[in-house]
Amino acid sequence: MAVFTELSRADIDALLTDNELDALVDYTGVEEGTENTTYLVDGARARYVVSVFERWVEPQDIPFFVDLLTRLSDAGVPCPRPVAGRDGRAITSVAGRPALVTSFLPGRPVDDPAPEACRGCGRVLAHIHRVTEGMDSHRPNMLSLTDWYGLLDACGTRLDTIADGLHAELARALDRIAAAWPGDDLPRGVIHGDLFPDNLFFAGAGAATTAGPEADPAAHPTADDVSGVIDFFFAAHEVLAYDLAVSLASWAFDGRGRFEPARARAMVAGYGERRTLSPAEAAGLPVLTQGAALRFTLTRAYDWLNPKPDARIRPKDPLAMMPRLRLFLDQPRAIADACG
Ligand SMILES: Nc1ncnc2c1ncn2[C@@H]1O[C@H](COP(=O)(O)OP(=O)(O)OP(=O)(O)O)[C@@H](O)[C@H]1O
Ligand SMILES: N[C@@H](CCO)C(=O)O
Repeated sequence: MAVFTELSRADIDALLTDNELDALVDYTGVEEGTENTTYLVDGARARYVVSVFERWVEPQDIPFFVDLLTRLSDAGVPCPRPVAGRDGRAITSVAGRPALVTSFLPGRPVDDPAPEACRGCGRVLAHIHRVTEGMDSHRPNMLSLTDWYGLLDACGTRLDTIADGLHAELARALDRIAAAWPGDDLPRGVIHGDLFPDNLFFAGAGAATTAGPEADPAAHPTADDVSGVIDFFFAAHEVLAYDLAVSLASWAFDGRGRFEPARARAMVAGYGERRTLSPAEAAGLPVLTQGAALRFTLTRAYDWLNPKPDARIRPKDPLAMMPRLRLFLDQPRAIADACG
């Protein structure tokens, strides 16, 4: 369970009543997630999501998230809307901890996203990039290429306890990626930074896990069925095309981890429906996807080697992205062809 900070019934009750929001009916700690503590809270009038920030997010970042989510919601991006307290401002602490209270979004993620779902993901990313153009609030990316060196050093040769030779392989990959990084030449803006399949909801999705895909066409939602995009807590200023690379690295593979060019093509096409990818951005995607696969391998390995005591959490497999990293490094044409 992703519960690092336990909130009591009295804490949640105080949150709702002190802010004259609602009457508490029930609340529960959420299983999914690895970074923050998440509680779902049922009030008599509405359902709320309480995110208590644990790491990677500093309290001074919270106004950025409030501005971002408000701006996106106002522009029709189906993202969590910050909930205001009694003073009319977004609620940014719960039980004395830095936190955010937001609206609950309907829908479910898809486990094995077909090209249509990938198209929906690309579209949402481009929508976010367009809507945040010119946004005043700024947040530097704490997990940019230069920070990957720090993560590699912090993990050190303990990486070899995860897999033989992992440290040397990641160090080689990082040097190669850094030498080819196209970052300085590409448009920058606000990225989501973590748009994996578990962070995009589709209306009607999820039926596949209970009834089988044949039984319910809603198990294969279309791009129009996107009902929610969550988990903006890695959002920051970065190269925009890197955001697409993160989603390509996490969506364009089948259930057995095989690269699916049709998914990659659909995602890039969906992106193009809302924002034109420049030739330089398209040309940069092969290296950006290498970087994305490396970034998530490093953060997962760091979390694996530095578990938080007492947390109810399922850590993510640090090796799951390695075959993807190797594929992106060995066959850069795989991504280039998807953009062509
Ligand atoms: N606004 C929302 N509406 C509905 N469910 C939500 C919402 N926000 C979070 N959740 C639920 O809580 C879970 C954890 O939330 P979130 O992804 O923000 O946590 P996290 O620890 O930052 O996760 P990650 O490991 O993906 O970074 C989600 O997978 C989802 O099931
Ligand atoms: N989406 C991330 C977890 C949050 O950063 C991962 O799968 O490693």
